[in-house]
Amino acid sequence: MATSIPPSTNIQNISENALDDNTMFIPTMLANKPTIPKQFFWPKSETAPATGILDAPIIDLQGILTGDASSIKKQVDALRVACETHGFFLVVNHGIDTNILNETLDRAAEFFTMPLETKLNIVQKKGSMSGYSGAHSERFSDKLPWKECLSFKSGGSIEEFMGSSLGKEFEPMGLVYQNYSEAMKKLTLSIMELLGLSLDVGKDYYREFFQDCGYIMRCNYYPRCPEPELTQGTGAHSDTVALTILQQEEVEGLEVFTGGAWQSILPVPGSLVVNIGDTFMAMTNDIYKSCVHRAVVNRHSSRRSIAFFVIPRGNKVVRAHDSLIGPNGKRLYPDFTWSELEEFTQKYHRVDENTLKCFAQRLRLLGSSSSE
Ligand SMILES: C=C1C[C@]23C[C@@]1(O)CC[C@H]2[C@]1(C)CCC[C@@](C)(C(=O)O)[C@H]1[C@@H]3C(=O)O
Ligand SMILES: O=C(O)CCC(=O)C(=O)O
Ligand SMILES: [Fe+2]
Repeated sequence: MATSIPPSTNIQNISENALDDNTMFIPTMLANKPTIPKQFFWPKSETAPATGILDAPIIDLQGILTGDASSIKKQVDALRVACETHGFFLVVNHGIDTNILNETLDRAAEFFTMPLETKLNIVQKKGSMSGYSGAHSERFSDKLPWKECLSFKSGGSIEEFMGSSLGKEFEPMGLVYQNYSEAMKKLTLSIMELLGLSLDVGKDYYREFFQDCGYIMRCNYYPRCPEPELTQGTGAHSDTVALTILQQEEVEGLEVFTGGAWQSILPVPGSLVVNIGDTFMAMTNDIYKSCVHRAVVNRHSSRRSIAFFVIPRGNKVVRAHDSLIGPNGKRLYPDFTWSELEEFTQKYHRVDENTLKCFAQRLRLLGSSSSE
């Protein structure tokens, strides 16, 4: 198990009331200025525009829902190709009521356009994955993302969390986010069945492993930006989680780095974007890819996305199925738990495109030092 190591200097400790230290930057309050603060600048090497459009496969879940074997086989084959190359696919006929999808986007817009003091009443506190964040400026001091987030980590009632933090009148908004999360968890298990079939470990293998999974549900709000070419909505990274199910509104912004270029994933009405995360990549011993992606912003329109991050129960051992270890028998990652990886991302390493590699190196280092 990873022991605590002095945190690096690149993540400031979250001060109790970050606004007092003037360390918070709120993009909705900066959207109508002529320029953006330098804290939002990203290196030119990271802001090159996309040069193409990803032809992400559309996986039709109708078959899973009706048990149609021939349709399932077709989807499973398409899924395997996508996950072996870039780890992104769209799902349609996912069974989630359009009203739940739209209502969640609308409630998110309502929250982010509220007065700052309301948003700060639910500001994400040190050590918590739930609450409001303004450009993560309470955590980072440079390369700030041009976005605001409202996140909820599983383990409690979102309705109660909203009510107790913001007042009873916010309970209905919390209930909308809670219903959305419950629907997404159900969808997660259907996708896990297809992933199990696609890796020949059986329909139930990942479904059972993730039956008691946790989640982090996150509303992203990207206001329009006066200088979009200088910043990032969400910088290049791979998701450290097992799987991400993303609802994006019909405004372009999501891009994947694959085939040596940044490629847009265009919004397809009625579909959800799904991507393999680092944790699931480790569970396949790199057979399936957790791809680097980002969200860019523009000067004309705000953009919302709702990310549902699927995480294993905190103390469950993450380890690739034996049948997925190649003939050389080499396991690419030490066993780990989500709790260890989450702590690494929140205390020691700002998530980027190298998180899992750095995390695995640290585990091996600690493993070797603890065995001395
Ligand atoms: C464990 C996590 C860290 C981030 C949330 C997540 O649950 C999965 C995705 C991660 C993140 C969104 C990747 C981009 C950078 C990041 C700092 C962000 O922009 O929010 C990441 C999240 C984090 O809070 O560290
Ligand atoms: O907003 C988006 O389109 C992507 C956001 C993202 O990648 C994330 O929150 O991990
Ligand atoms: Fe992501």
